[in-house]
Amino acid sequence: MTDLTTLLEVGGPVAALGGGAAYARAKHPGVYWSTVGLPISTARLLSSYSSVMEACGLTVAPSRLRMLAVKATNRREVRPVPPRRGIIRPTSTGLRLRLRLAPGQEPADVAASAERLRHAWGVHAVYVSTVKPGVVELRLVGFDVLRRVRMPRKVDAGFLQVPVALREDAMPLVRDYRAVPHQLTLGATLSGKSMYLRHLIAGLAPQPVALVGIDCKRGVELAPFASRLSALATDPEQAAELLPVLVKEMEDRYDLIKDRQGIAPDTPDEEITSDIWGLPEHERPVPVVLFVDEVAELFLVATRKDEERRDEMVTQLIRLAQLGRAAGIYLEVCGQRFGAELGKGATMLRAQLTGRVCHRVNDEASAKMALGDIAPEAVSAACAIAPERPGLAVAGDTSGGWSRIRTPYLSLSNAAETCRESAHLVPDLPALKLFRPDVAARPVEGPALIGEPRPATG
Ligand SMILES: Nc1ncnc2c1ncn2[C@@H]1O[C@H](COP(=O)(O)OP(=O)(O)OP(=O)(O)O)[C@@H](O)[C@H]1O
Repeated sequence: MTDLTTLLEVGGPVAALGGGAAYARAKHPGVYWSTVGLPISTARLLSSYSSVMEACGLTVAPSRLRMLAVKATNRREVRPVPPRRGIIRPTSTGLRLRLRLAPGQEPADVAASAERLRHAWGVHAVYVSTVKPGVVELRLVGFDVLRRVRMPRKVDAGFLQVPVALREDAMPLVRDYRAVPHQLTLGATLSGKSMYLRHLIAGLAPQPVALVGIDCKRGVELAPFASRLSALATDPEQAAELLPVLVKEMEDRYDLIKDRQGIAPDTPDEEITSDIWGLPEHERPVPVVLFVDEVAELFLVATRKDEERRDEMVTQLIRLAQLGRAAGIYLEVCGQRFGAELGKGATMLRAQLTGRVCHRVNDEASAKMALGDIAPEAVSAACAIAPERPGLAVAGDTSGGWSRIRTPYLSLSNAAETCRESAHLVPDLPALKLFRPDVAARPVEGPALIGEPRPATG
């Protein structure tokens, strides 16, 4: 979502209608419904377009030529000119239309009037985004799409992309590992973090990717997906053994890239600009996604010996976050809080996790840990999430864009079933064999190479 997108709060009877046009129509038979079954009338929009634009200050003075032409033909009063309107397209949640801005207008002018447009047309929300210079798209959303989440039937998502949630402008949020390699997901207990992870795992399971889990809650969150996991650590001791293996795997991949480029083996890793995607397909190692649930458990120490182990693990995680992307290793870190109070390295690791998702949190400080370096408004939006709506979150990235999102409901058994069905896709990664959870499924034979990227739809 661009930073021009205007986020508007729910209000009025339309908001109370809730998810699904059919449901709303049944509950409120007296409300006027357009042909798309939503409380947005195309006819109303068409008939009021010019006057609404004028009332919202989105018109410009007519050109001299236009004035002369109008006066010469019908001698009527010459009206100010609104932005040129494109075709009105109905969607499952409302309408969308493009506007060609009049000379002298900028997208921010339309975004600033979004609240006025929403009231003028009586819709739940109006979102404005820039399509290209001089053209903006208005999305009119008829009801609160986050109340009962239904993902669009068709989502463009390819390899290493998972449509994980719905944004409040009714667009899907696609977790794209190649665009945002590492992500931090924060939230209080029962806020919906596990549901978010569940979607990611179920979305990645049918793709040629190695999935690795560190779940220091004794594996209760990730063990149900064991059949699709290449490795699983269920306590800090196991995590301390798994992390160096992943770091070694990353270093081996760097060596592979260096060999391919003819760079001397002693060249520092940081000086290599290429990545595994530059390798020919038959040599390319399989991408690895590492899920860390309840990251704080890795930081907590009771004894001095634990402290040394903790420091090592944190350093390894930081190295994976710093250098992993080029080696096709991605981090998905989850926790309730992730602040400097966790100890040495916490802030540094957090800074490397570019993607941010913040579910309901217990205090503003926790929201700031996730979204403070993105936008102050995003922090306020996260603090306003009600406990009655698990799965609701604020997603942002460090470009300053953010949006309210919600995952659709996905039962644990369905997600586990998806993993079982794709158990044969567990790649053969010899380094991780020791950590493979004990399940009946057998990995596929052959080298750990990825095939053709396949689309994943949600
Ligand atoms: N998007 C959603 N829609 C409907 N229900 C949801 C959604 N997300 C989560 N829930 C429900 O909310 C409850 C808590 O969700 P979840 O277990 O994902 O939270 P959590 O943050 O992982 O909690 P904990 O840290 O205690 O494990 C569950 O009963 C789950 O079914």
